[in-house]
Amino acid sequence: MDIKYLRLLAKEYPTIESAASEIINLSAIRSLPKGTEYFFSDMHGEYEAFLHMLRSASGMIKIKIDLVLGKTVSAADREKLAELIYYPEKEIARLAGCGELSDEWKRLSIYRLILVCETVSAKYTRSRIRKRIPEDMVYILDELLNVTDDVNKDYYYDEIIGAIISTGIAETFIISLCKLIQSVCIDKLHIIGDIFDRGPRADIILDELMKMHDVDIQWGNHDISWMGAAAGNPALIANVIRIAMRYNNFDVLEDGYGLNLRALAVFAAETYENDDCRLYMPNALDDNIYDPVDLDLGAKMHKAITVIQLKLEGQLIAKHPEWEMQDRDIFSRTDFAKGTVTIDGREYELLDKSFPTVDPASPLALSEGEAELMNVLKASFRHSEKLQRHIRFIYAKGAMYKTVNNNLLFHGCIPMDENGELQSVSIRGRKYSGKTLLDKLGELVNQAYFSSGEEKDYADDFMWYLWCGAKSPLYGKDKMAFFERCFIADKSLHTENYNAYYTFSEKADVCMSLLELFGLDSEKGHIINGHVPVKIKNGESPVKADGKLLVIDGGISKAYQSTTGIAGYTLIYDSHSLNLAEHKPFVAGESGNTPTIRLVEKLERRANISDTDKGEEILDKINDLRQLLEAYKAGLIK
Ligand SMILES: O=P(O)(O)OC[C@H]1O[C@](O)(COP(=O)(O)O)[C@@H](O)[C@@H]1O
Ligand SMILES: [Mn+2]
Repeated sequence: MDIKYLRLLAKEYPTIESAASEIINLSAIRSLPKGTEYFFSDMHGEYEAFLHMLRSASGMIKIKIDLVLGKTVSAADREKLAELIYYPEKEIARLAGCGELSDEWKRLSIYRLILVCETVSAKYTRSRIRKRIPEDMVYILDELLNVTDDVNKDYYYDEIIGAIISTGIAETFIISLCKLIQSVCIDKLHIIGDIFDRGPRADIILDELMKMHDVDIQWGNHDISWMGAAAGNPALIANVIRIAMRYNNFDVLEDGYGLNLRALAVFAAETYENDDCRLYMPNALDDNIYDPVDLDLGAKMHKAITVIQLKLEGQLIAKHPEWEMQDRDIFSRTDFAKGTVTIDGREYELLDKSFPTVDPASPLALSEGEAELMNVLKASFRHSEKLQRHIRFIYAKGAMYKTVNNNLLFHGCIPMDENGELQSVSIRGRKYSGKTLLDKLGELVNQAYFSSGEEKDYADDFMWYLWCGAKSPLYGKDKMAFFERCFIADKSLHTENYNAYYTFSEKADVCMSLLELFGLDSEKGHIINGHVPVKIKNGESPVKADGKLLVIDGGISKAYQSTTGIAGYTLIYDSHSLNLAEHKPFVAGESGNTPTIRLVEKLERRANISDTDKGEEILDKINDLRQLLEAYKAGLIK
C-alpha cells in the first residue's frame, strides 16, 4: 500500500496500540445487528404528518413501548407515554397547564422512558448511543442506561432519579431522553423525493431533515423544480409560484423563505382588475397562518403567474428543439382572437379567453410589466438565504439515485420504450440511457447550481426538462397536462400517460436486470420508487414484481388522499425484515395516528452490520489498519 497513505493514517492512529484497538473496535461493530433504515417519499409539504412519522418512527416506538410495558402499564398510559416521546415539550407544557406535572409523574415517566430507551438502544454500541445524547446529559443518561446487575439496580435508579427531580432538571432530562429515543430508532433515513409543493410547509420538513444525523435524498421532480428555481431558471420560478398559488401556500413562500410576493400581488391586481379569475381559485386545503391572502387576489396572482409560465416554457421549448417538445408549446398554437387552441389538428375552445398581456403576434414575449415582475421574483429567489441554504443541503445530501445495501432507490423511473429497451436522452449531442443517463444527469443538476457561463445555462435549462420532460427519469410521463386541465373542458386531453417503465417494472425479471445494471445483487435487492400514488382503494399494492419493486408514494399529500385511500407509507428495513407502515390520515393532537405495519419480506437470518455496505467500508478500514500495523512492526513508520 502507498506509504504516503499509511503515513496519513498514522496521524490518526499514532501507535501500535491505537491501531490495534481500533481494529478490535471495528471488528466488534461489524458483528452487531444492522441499524434500522427508514424510507419516505412524496411528503409534498405535509410537515405535520411527516414530523409525526419521524417522531414516532412510523409506529415502531409504540410497538417497543407495548413490548416493554405491555404487562405492567395500562393501554391508556402507554398511549400517553408514546405521546410524551413524540412531543415532549408540548406534553410537559400541557401537564404543567393542568397542574399534573407532579414529582410522582416525573419519577414514573423517567423510569419508563429508561426502560424503553434500553430496548431501542440494545443493538447499538454504547459509544454510538453516547454520541446522540446532548452533551450536558451524557453522564447521567449513560449511567442510567448502563447499570450493571452487580449494583442494586432499583436503589441506584431511585437515587439518581431522586436527584434529577430535586435538582430541578427533570423536564429537560425527560425531553432529552425522549429525543434520544426518537433519534436512536431511526438509524438511516432515505427520502425518495418530492419534499415540496401542494402541502403547506416544505421548509419545516427541511429544517427537520437538516437536524438528522444520517439522511440521503433522491431528488424528485418537485425538488428539481425548486432547485432549478433557486438556481435562477425563470420558468421554474414561475412554476414553483404557480403551484403555491394553486394550493394557497403563501406561508411557505413568504414566512418560510421570505420571498417577496408584493410585486406579483400588485401586478395581478392591476392587470386582472376586472377579471374574476374563477378558473384560478386556489385549492384551499390548508389555511395560511402567517400570510392569509384573500382568495380573490390569490386567484389573480395564480392567473398572472400561469400566463407568464406558459410564455417562458414556450421560449425554452423553442430554444431546445432536441427535447422534441414543440407540441407542448401551446401558447403558439392558440388563436387569441377566436379564443381557441389547435391540438393534434383539432380546434378546442378555451375556457378562459382573456389574455391582456399576450401580444398575438408574439405570444411568447413577456409584457414589460411581466418582465419587470420576473426580475423582482428572480432576485428574491436568489437572495433568500434560507431557500439557498435548504437547496444546498438538498444538493449535499442528494442524488439522482442511490444504491444502498443492495437496494436501488430513485424517485421516478428508468426511461424505457414500448419494447422494454432503455430509452436514450440526448445531452450536449451525446446519447445516454440507463445508469449512465442517471449519472450524467447527476452531473448536470450540479452544474445548474454550481457552474457558470454556458455550462450553467445549458444545465439550468435542462432542469426544466427534468421537471416535466417525457424522458426525464424524475417525471416519466408523456406530457404535463396543466395547460389542458386549466383551459380545455375535454377531459380526454387531461390524461398523462406513464412511461413504459411502469408496465415493464411490474415484472420481476426486468427489476432484477435493472438491479444488475446498477451493480447490485438482484436476488437480495429491491427497487424502491416514489412518484406514483398507489391507489389502495382500487386494489393496487405497493409491493410489485413479486416483491422486487416497492412503490411507496401512498399520498401523505392531503390533495391525493381521496385518490389513494390512505395517507402514506413508510418502508422500514431492520435487521430482521422489511416492513411497510401504512398510515391513516393524520389528525393533529389526536391519538390513533399509529399506522398498520405489515411484513413485506423476512430475512433468512438476522442481518449484521457485516452484511451491509457500511460493513464493507469498515472491513476496508480494518484491512488498511492491518497494513499500518505491519508497517509499524517493520519499522517503515515509526
Ligand atoms: O394535482 P396537481 O397538484 O395539479 O398536480 C398535477 C401534476 O402533478 C404531477 O402529477 C406531477 O407531480 P407528482 O410528481 O407529485 O406526481 C403531474 O403529472 C401533474 O400534471
Ligand atoms: Mn413526483
